[in-house]
Amino acid sequence: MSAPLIEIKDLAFSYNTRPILRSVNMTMPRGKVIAIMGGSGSGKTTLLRLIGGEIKPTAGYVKVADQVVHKLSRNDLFKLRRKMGMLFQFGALFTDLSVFDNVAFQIREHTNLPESMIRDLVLMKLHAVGLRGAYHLMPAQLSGGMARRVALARSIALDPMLIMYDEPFTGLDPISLSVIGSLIRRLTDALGMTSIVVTHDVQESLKIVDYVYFLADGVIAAHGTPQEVKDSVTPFVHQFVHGEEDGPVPFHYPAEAYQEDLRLENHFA
Ligand SMILES: Nc1ncnc2c1ncn2[C@@H]1O[C@H](COP(=O)(O)OP(=O)(O)OP(=O)(O)O)[C@@H](O)[C@H]1O
Repeated sequence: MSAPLIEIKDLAFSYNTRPILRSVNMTMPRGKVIAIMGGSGSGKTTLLRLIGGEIKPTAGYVKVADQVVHKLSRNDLFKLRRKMGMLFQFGALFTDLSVFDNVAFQIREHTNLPESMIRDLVLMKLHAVGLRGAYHLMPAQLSGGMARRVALARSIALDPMLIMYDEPFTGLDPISLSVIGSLIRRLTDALGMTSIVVTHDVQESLKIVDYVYFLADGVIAAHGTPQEVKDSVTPFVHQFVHGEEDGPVPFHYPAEAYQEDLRLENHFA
């Protein structure tokens, strides 16, 4: 079996003194689509930022392609990042550039390819997301779903080995949502990439992913294949898959006992 693309070992991270991740362990093989789920504020985006080397762990490490990310020099980190697509504000295109130039931007920035070759590459990437015919449009002329597809074409422009998507399905109508879902799956397979999808959309992601990790209380609380997740009787996983409001992931933000707050009413005055 080939070495995993990503290995995360005893990873911990705090914002100032507030621990967000306590001890996270994960393995992500090449060529797979992996979902990371968890309650709001559980540290999913923080985990993506640690994988991308934007922030450094307080303990443990993330290895990408056998390199410990936080130990890389600036130059090597920059080189590694060129092989990672990060779709954090999914759909955030340059508003004053056409669809074509948005996709070409990365290639022009990072290579010295002649314009004729850039043109072929851009059209190929746009074709892959079904938008070759929209190359001349401006971002303001696109629907939300189309804008995300252009962002996707831009992120695969340099043939990355890894793409990280933060909430790719948010705010989309059901059809655009399944278009984006199946594009993530198809591009991962066709280009031999690995995709990490942070999402709250359990039903859509279970259709397209190979493996799911659930993050809670700073650790991986559960993990499994979509089938294992669907069949799980673990209360935490059950709450997620069935969209129950309350359960191990509480509806209420931690608070003093209600009586205490009532007694302290002067504090709120
Ligand atoms: N730059 C920062 N400085 C301090 N605290 C932060 C910072 N960024 C995030 N946090 C806090 O860290 C915690 C984890 O945030 P993160 O964005 O990783 O969660 P998440 O699981 O992606 O949440 P959501 O699903 O709501 O997007 C949150 O409580 C957040 O308030």
